[in-house]
Amino acid sequence: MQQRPPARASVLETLLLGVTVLIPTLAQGAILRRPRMVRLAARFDTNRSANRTLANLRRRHGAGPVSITVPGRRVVLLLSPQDARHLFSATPASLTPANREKAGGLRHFEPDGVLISPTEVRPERRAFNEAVLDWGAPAHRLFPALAPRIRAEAQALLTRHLDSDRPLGWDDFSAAFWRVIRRVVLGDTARDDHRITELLAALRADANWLNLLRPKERTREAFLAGVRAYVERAEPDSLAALVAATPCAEGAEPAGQIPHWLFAYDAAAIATYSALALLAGHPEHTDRVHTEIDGTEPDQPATADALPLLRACVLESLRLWPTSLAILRDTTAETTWHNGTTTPAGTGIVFSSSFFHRDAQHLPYADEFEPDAWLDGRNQGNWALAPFSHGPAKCPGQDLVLFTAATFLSALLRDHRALLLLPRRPLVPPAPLPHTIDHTALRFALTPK
Ligand code: HEM
Repeated sequence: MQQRPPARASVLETLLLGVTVLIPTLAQGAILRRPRMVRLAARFDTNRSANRTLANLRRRHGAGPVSITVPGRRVVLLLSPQDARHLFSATPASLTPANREKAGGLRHFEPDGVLISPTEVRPERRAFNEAVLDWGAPAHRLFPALAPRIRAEAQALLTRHLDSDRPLGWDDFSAAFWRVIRRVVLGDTARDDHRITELLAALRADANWLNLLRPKERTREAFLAGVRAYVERAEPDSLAALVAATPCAEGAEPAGQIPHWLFAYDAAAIATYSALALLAGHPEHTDRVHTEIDGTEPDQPATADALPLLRACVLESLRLWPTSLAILRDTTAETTWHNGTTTPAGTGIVFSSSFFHRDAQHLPYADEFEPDAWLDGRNQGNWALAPFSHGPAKCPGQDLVLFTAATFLSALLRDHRALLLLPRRPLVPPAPLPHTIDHTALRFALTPK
């Protein structure tokens, strides 16, 4: 059979992709959000424009992949769920997650992270991540020990809010969530170690520039040395202690996996806070969440059995407003897509999460808050919905994230209701939900239920 390349975007289409997809994504900060740019993006709902551009591209060229001309780089955009499935299931065999641009960004703070590791050492690093994060287990072994710590931080946040006459805002929420992240990953003594978060933030800010900046070696070394010190301390009931105690193959770089966990956990704060906004705008779901929480003991770990709906609300927040705007791969061998077109090795492949998650052609509830779709099978087997990716490189932290978010939210909501004070344009039906929100602008009042 003769090989045929994917359809090619015209010059005008390429320009439109640059203006509506690439520039807004990079401007908001792929690795560390830039608050002013996020505010601007939300004001113009840039993800909605990006969605329209990609939908029009599919209308004109069909559902096969579309290649775009970028100087010095072959790049292909995926537009169909079948190709999304191939992207995820053929990873890492012929599609490496260590994509050139992603690696260029993440090497600033996690040079040994599994996600950007060369194929030769990827298996031992993935195995190590799975071992520490209890991948595939019904619940992580640390959940019973972590639940009271997470609840204590949420309750402290609640008390501070109730004792003040100020709305609950992002800065306080994020600070509380970072205390949780540091305690879970590094141990209780890291609770107030703001320096390690700041070092990471400085490196992440550079990572927003991908390959364009050279890593700041001294800052990176200071950050990595800080992480290694926590592994040496191996505080009980922390992931750092499990890292220290878990046997690993040569090349696994145990401590070198932790920077990714700290970085990725930050997205859980955004997803949790946005889920609170969704619940505030959907009182019928809040009532059901309250019933669910009332049916659990405060000490009970927030597993999928205990708080399924609350966890589904967090997944739904990540579907509506994915924290990873795109998932990138590079082909390592010639790849054939569902319409028979082929791309050579060395091609950058883009899966735009914010497009697929809101694809009205395939998802009747694309712009609605529909947490039940995660519970009743409607989203099952849909490879285009990928808040935590799919296949052999799927996020091994998913269950930990949903547990943390649900524990935090259940502590806030057990005796209270969230009222959304800002934004003024409410996130409630029948208006379709915006594709872009500025989570830093959300303000709440928590009132007794
Ligand atoms: C809301 C929070 C999170 C989201 C939305 C998320 C999502 C994702 C996604 C989409 C990927 C695939 C990335 C790609 O293919 O380019 C990924 C990979 C990964 N995530 Fe998460 N993640 C989150 C939090 C976490 C946490 C807290 C941990 C660890 C404690 C973690 C550990 C990992 C690891 C190790 C990988 C790389 C897997 C591999 O390369 O095989 N993630 N995550």
